[in-house]
Amino acid sequence: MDITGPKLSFSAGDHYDREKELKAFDDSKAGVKGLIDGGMAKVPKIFIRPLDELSEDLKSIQIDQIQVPVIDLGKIQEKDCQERVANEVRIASKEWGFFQVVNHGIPLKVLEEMIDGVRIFHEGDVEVKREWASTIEYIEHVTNLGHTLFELLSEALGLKLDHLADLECARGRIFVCHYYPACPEPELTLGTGKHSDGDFITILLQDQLGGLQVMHKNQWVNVEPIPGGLVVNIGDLLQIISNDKFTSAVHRVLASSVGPRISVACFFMGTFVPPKVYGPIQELISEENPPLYRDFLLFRCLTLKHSYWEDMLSYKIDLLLPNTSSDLLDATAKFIAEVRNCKIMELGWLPNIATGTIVAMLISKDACLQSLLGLDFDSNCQLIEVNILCR
Ligand SMILES: O=C(O)CCC(=O)C(=O)O
Ligand SMILES: [Fe+2]
Repeated sequence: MDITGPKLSFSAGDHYDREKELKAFDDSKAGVKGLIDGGMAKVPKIFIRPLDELSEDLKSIQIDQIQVPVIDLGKIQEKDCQERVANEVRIASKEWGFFQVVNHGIPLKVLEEMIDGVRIFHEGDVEVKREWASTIEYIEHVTNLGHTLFELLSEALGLKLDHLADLECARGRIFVCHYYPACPEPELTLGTGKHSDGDFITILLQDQLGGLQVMHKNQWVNVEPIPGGLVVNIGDLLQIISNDKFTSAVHRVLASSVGPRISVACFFMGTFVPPKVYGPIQELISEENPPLYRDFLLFRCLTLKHSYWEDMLSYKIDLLLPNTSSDLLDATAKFIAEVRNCKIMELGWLPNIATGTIVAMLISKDACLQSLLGLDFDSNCQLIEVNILCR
């Protein structure tokens, strides 16, 4: 690992070539940590948040007294207790889309070793075997906790305990380890920009530094670290199949001058092979509660071409958001294809609940073939954000 960091020159001034600078950053392969290690004292322009966003943040008042719900899983083996906990899960998942769990059965030592492992890995001082052993232990524990949570979530929806597991929601786990170095100008940027997760649920381990915030009733609320606690949040897919009984909340991570901050996210993505149809759960649909979403096909992951997303897995959903005619989408896709001069071999729509927009994916034949063969994508896949849809 190059610990001296990249030697990048980021141009100043209003007119700069963002694409070029993003590419220079990507090509360096050293990440933000590389910049910091290289002595960067100012946040490069590519990471500076738009002025209107910054001023909006300054205007918004921070409500410190409200707290993301904390749910004690300690006694869920006892019958009455399971019902009570499922009720807490139901309220938290609807009103917040976020909760923290304590007494979940994962030893504190396993959590701490996982955080340490990520730090050591990123800092290059790796004793690989030891770290792998603790990582595998962590993965096993989180997988089990996922099963418990899907039972509670099923019960919270008034379904039989194994309903969500039967839909294979607990499958397709992706672990992402985040390392946020200390930032010289934290007020100008973000650790992770606002987004909602595109999975069923996410189980997040964060260290004790803080910085994660969730949007609740139009305010950013801190998700305060609890020693030994884990954060759970509802993703877009669970919002959709629960027919909005649960909420996929928008969240972000602030940058900080104190660091590094470490977190480990486990995304429960569902099953892709073979592609599976998902949609609002039948049992939750009635005349008074009509489906808010169409059924959609969940495909396997694509690695997207966009620079920041190179390592990030996304997925293709044949999903049409409510109140949108498929004719409108098809016409839009054709129009985009014409403008971009690309041929539509496959078309997918990726809803972005955070921004209320959709992303059209126009995928060439080669890319589809690669997907079927289970290979990763590098090119041939274009993503275009389309601002015509709002929920
Ligand atoms: O680092 C964190 O605390 C959260 C990261 C996150 O939101 C994500 O990976 O989706
Ligand atoms: Fe997230």
